[in-house]
Amino acid sequence: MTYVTFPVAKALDFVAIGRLCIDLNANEIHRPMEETMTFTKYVGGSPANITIGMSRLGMKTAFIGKIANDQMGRFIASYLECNAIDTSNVVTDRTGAVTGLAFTEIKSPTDCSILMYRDNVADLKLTPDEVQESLIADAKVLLISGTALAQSPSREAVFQALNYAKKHGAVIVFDLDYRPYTWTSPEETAVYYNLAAEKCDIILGTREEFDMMEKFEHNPERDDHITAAKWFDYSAKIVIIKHGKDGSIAYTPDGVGHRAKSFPAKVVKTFGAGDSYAAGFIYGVMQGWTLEKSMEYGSAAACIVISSHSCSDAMPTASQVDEYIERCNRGEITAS
Ligand SMILES: Nc1ncnc2c1ncn2[C@@H]1O[C@H](COP(=O)(O)OP(=O)(O)OP(=O)(O)O)[C@@H](O)[C@H]1O
Ligand SMILES: O=C(O)C[C@@H](O)[C@H](O)C(=O)CO
Repeated sequence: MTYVTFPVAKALDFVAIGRLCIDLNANEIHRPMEETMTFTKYVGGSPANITIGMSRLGMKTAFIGKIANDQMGRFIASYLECNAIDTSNVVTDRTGAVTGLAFTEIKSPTDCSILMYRDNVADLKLTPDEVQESLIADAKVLLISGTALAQSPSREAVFQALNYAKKHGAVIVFDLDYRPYTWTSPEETAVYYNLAAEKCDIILGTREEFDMMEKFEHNPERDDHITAAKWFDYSAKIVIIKHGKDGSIAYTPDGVGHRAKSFPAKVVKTFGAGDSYAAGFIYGVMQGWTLEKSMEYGSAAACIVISSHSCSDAMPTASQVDEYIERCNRGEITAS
């Protein structure tokens, strides 16, 4: 059964809009940040990570965003280009804004956190007139990510991108990607998340992220069916609710909850799971696979990333995902 039909004859498979940042991942793991002395620098930001994932899987990709006019901004642009991502709509800020930094703390495979430095960041300065309509017109999929809705003018830039995607028939994916810093109140967050979600074909988020969106709803049992059903009255065809290592469920307008098996992983850190899962899942549905197979692919891609030190740099190729699934099926990989 096909739930989403992707446009054909478009030059680009996938375009994402939103944040481009730097991850500084602790080298000395299994200790608190206070005792961490060195970090390794990677490109970060959830939509950037997903785009890198899509590109590694062989898709033609582009990014719409804003980088600081500094060494970090140039590092990001060059990393995207090395990963075959079209950066023609990656704009350089001219106001003195800085690159967002995410310092990661890896205390244990289950206890990880991120310390964000995001004052005056370039990615939130993207303006609606900087979003190129032609790029979105050329794309099969537009992915938006919630953090870009946190402030103006980036918020308006995302809504403008949504208008272009609707006009040109791109499938719109919303990764909720809720990060509390940068938002001023839970009410503001819920209002803008809901306004954006109404326009989207595929919505992906964790149970906690959907809880945040339901600030004005009545769902005391936090029932996934109730959460998903609301969106089928708007544009949604697939709503995925993720439950960490317990896996994920994809709901469809016919009332079915599709589940896929998850895989074992030797977990180094938890973050990055959602981004690699999104890349693997979107890649799968774009191949015309069933939701179950696409989710399985996303789960395996997630396992590869959480077993690695980075998020972006660890995004797997298709042959790495295939090999991971085969090794799991042969019982060669067990959970940590
Ligand atoms: N410990 C784990 N072992 C195996 N698979 C996992 C584990 N954690 C996550 N996954 C896989 O990754 C998917 C997405 O994970 P999760 O629900 O943690 O997303 P997320 O909270 O968006 O991730 P992130 O921490 O990157 O924000 C899960 O549905 C599951 O398939
Ligand atoms: O999304 C961020 O700003 C930080 C990420 O790059 C980080 O690697 C992560 O949390 C992935 O989900």
